[in-house]
Amino acid sequence: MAYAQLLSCHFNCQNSRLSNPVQVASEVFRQSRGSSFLFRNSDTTQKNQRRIVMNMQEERASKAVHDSEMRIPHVLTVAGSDSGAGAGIQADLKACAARRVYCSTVITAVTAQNTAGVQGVDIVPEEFVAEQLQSVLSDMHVDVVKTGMLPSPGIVKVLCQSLRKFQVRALVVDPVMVSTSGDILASPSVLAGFREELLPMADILTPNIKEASVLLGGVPLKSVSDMRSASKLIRDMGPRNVLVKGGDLPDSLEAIDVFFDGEDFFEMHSPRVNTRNTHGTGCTLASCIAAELAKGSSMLQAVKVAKRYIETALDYSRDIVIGNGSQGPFDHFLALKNISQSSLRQDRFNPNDLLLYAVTDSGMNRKWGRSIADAVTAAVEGGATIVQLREKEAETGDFLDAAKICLKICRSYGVPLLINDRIDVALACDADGVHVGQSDMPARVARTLLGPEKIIGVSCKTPEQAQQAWIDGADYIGCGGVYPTNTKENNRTIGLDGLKAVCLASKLPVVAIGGIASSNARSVIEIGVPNLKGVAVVSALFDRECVLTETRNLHTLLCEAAAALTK
Ligand SMILES: Nc1ncnc2c1ncn2[C@@H]1O[C@H](COP(=O)(O)OP(=O)(O)O)[C@@H](O)[C@H]1O
Ligand SMILES: Cc1ncc(COP(=O)(O)O)c(N)n1
Repeated sequence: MAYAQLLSCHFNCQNSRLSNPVQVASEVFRQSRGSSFLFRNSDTTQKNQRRIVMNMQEERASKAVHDSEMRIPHVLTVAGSDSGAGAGIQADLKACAARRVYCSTVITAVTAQNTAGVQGVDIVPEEFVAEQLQSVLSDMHVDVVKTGMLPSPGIVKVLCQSLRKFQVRALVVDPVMVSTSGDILASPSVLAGFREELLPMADILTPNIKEASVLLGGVPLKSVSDMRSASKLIRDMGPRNVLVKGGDLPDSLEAIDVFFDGEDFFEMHSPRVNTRNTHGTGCTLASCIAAELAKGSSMLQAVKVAKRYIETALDYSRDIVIGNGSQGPFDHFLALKNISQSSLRQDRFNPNDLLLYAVTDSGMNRKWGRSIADAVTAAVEGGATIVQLREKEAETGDFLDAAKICLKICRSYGVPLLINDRIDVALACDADGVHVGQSDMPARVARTLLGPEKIIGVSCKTPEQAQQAWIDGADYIGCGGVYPTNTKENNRTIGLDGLKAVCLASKLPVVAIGGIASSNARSVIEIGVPNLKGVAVVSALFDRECVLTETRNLHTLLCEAAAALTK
């Protein structure tokens, strides 16, 4: 369909359904903050007051920048909202967050959009775009501005005015005109503003094949060689660098982008990922370039990192299904597939899971000629309520393979699986959590790496360590060695008195460990401290001929001992 025809089909900004979004927003703010809040459509006094507030904000912003020790890289995206959150502002926010850069937003349009296409566009009045720009740029130290959908010439104009008023380190322009679905997102009349004002200010322009063709007056681009010629001609319009994106290049086994910096051409190749989930790749690529520039990268390095990020994210998300249309979004955080698996376990952590805590030992399983999978299957079948893989001698690859198999087994029994010490293995297999010792990865760092929902246990011998574990965000304490044991050399035993002291000082549930077996488990439980939730055992289960029988017997004993306490 011709550009002009598409325009009349889809571009319904004049028939705006949000009759005056500014008034609506103003009313919401007035109600939530009290009627004295300064806002739009105000009289002269209010305008003056607003100017004073803005001046104060500007002063505060520059003071904050000078005072601050830790500068946070900051990208401002000036773009349209995509209700389906695959592209536009939403993609920009996700891309910057994934690349660990702060992102503020100036919204130029609100689109009703999903995986089938764009059903409606409502343009934000240019005065209000100007006001959003003023709010952000006058207060927050923005390193890089990235632009996406700029639907009207007036919006291009106010943006250029703001960019002249507030200096930023770099300007990334993604000349969004047509969505992947073929819907028009900017009036052709913006082209004049692009050519005259915006492009000469841009540090990089990132057109896709269709947009490069529109910028060049309709010349078709059919090959990498056409993309090279286009990048050169487009650079003559003013941007310091040009990246012509080849996601839509027909008949190509690779996704090839052409970068031109005025002197050299660089072809960025990546395998073409066979997926419908490419909605928002262009917005994401430009945001990622902006994020890398905000961190201080050179332009070429920023483009290379951005291209690699897109390739990884597309590959990870190739088979996710969101929406029924032909243009699906991808997963910027490479996390959605993991979440849908781990949500099979409803509760994050139930302290009663500590009742019979089975800790594996590869040496013992080898001695008795069984695989770790067989050992874990027998333990959970016999009643183990939580399992920890403790494979001190295993190679990383073997450990990960074992962890994946054991995770499947444990999930099928609804039993959590923790990994001893190896946060990387826990992350790689999406285990339920980790157990760390005092000289392993600190619990606080483990929590940062694993996120809020994973289970973290910490080995503690003293009340002080127990208090620290709570401060660090642990979920439970493994306390011992209670009795002497062969599984840990040079491990000081603390006895039942030491165990009791830790339990009484701890805000967390405790599991006792060290030399515990059927012969002494009852006396451990009988110390009768409410937060002592169970016992962790190694040899008493795995250094025996039949893991299943041993686990069953110990489970019965523990249930009886716990029940006797509540009588
Ligand atoms: N199927 C794909 N496989 C790998 N990379 C892709 C694929 N589709 C697009 N890309 C890459 O995503 C980025 C955005 O390209 P493109 O889809 O052409 O932009 P736009 O989203 O603006 O149309 C480019 O780096 C391009 O090479
Ligand atoms: C608000 C908004 N901005 C940009 C795009 C382009 O993204 P895509 O080319 O993936 O459709 C879009 N569809 N919507």
